[in-house]
Amino acid sequence: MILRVSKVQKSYGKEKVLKNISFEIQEPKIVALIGPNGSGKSTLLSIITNLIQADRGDVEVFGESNRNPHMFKQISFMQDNTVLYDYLTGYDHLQFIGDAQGIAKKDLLKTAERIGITDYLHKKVKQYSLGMKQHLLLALAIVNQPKLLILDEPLNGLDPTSAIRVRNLLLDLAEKGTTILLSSHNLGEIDRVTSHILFLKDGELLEENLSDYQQTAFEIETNQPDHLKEIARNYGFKTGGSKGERVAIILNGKSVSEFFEMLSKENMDIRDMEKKVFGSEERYQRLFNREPLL
Ligand SMILES: Nc1ncnc2c1ncn2[C@@H]1O[C@H](COP(=O)(O)OP(=O)(O)OP(=O)(O)O)[C@@H](O)[C@H]1O
Repeated sequence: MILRVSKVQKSYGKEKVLKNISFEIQEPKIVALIGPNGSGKSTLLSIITNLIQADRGDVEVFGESNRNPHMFKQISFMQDNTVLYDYLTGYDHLQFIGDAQGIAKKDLLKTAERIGITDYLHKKVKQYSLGMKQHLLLALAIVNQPKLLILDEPLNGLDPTSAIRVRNLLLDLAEKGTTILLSSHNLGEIDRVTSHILFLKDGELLEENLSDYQQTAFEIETNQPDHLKEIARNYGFKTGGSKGERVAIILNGKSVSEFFEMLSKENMDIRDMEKKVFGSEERYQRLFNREPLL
């Protein structure tokens, strides 16, 4: 057992932020925690890492209570950049962890190199951009080679090149056996690293494996949207919502060539067509904004 969260509750004043949160991670993988601003993601991650206390409930990491001080040898938490000291350098921060956990200087520098922060490692954090701070935080989180890595919005403020680099780093760590629990609003990136999703909604968790319902669809613009929907259903496709003259046809287990055969047989007037893979973004829209699949 890597992580077990049991019946966790947390309120701030009268606001019940977490109502009764339970979930488990049994084997190494990447798990994403998704929810709107203020839904309680940071609160939950801080409870798991014992930085704040739950009102009720328990957390176990590798079979032991998260209150056990030894836990911090196996688990790392990347929080937001308010934990950095402006007047220290990036290297000072790394050295602090190195001294506390007995990590050699060459390994600190290797981590800096891996994250790509060597060029500004000896500058004061005060001079760092948001993205540079994010990189430093990530370096601090992985430098002790944790078995469980918890990341609160690691992609925040990263340019596309850096986001790709971080994505590859996460996939590489996970492949080597690190379990990663991360929160993010970047659902496109989430889909690229995992299909294991925890949606946090109204203080409760909804655990899903997106691959169970991830679907390929074609969004089509036609002057006969209702007719196209009816035909598609007769051929065994599913149809999503429609907006004006655009209709979503979901493959529903059928092949792309079956889809094109239908279009040519039925001689439909198609003005535009776009292939889509419905993933966490569409699921999010449904759950939180109650919008149809288009
Ligand atoms: N120390 C605190 N005192 C009072 N209320 C708090 C405190 N910390 C968080 N909250 C409230 O708890 C709720 C959840 O906040 P939290 O930061 O966990 O959400 P989040 O999902 O991480 O948000 P975001 O996506 O914006 O980072 C919010 O309504 C917030 O105002």
